[in-house]
Amino acid sequence: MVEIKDLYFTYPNYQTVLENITFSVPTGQIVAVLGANGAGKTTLLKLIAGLLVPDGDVKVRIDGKTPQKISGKIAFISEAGTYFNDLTPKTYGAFLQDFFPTFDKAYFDMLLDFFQLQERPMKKMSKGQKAKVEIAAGMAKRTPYIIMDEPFVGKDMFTRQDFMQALSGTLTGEETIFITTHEIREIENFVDRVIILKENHIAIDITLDVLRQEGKTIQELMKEVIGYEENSFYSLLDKTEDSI
Ligand SMILES: Nc1ncnc2c1ncn2[C@@H]1O[C@H](COP(=O)(O)OP(=O)(O)OP(=O)(O)O)[C@@H](O)[C@H]1O
Repeated sequence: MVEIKDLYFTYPNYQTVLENITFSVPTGQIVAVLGANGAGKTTLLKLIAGLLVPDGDVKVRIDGKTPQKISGKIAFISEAGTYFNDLTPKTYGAFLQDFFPTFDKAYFDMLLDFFQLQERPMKKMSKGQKAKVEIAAGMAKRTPYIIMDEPFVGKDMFTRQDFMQALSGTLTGEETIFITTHEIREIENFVDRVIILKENHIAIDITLDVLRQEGKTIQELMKEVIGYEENSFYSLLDKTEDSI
């Protein structure tokens, strides 16, 4: 279980990014953290992963401990890509296997095949290909907590949709997952709960069951809460798809 209470965060010499954030997430729940650019999504995910430390006392508890204390149980998957540019995907996998006791090499190899990644140094790969290696590496750590920051960046639509299917099919159901993305369509059938950040606060925290009872989609909720769709990439995308 993840528990966050009265969380505040300010970057040094910068205005407050998060204020009064309180929520808890039971084991096995998949949570989308959404919001406009700069709303604080990545910051919140980094705080949960223990990569940033909140202002004041301990405000994030995972299974009763600080994220730093249980860092081996958390996989943080981001668009940033790999730091091991000289390695090929398979040598990177061998390295991770030595490093992480829970690393599932067969699952890693399966994901590399799925993403059709060639065996070449990662410095020679595109941004999207490197991000795919990082997704495979992060997932194959088989950690109970998975934190995905914009996992779809640099991936084409076909890969995004297939990846969500592969992901759904290979999770055990015990993983607690946080995902932030602007690709709302991809997560509509994947997440259990949506938390929308706006003006440093949680604007809404709602389960998909309740949202569906209200007869709404996540896209409609985003439009309602932060007026997302008007300027959205998706309205452009829809027009582009229609014209293909
Ligand atoms: N290292 C940093 N130092 C100072 N300010 C930062 C730093 N990282 C982020 N910020 C600021 O904190 C705010 C929240 O950033 P964050 O990256 O968490 O937003 P986000 O919701 O993930 O945005 P996006 O959708 O654009 O990725 C922004 O105003 C950003 O400029």
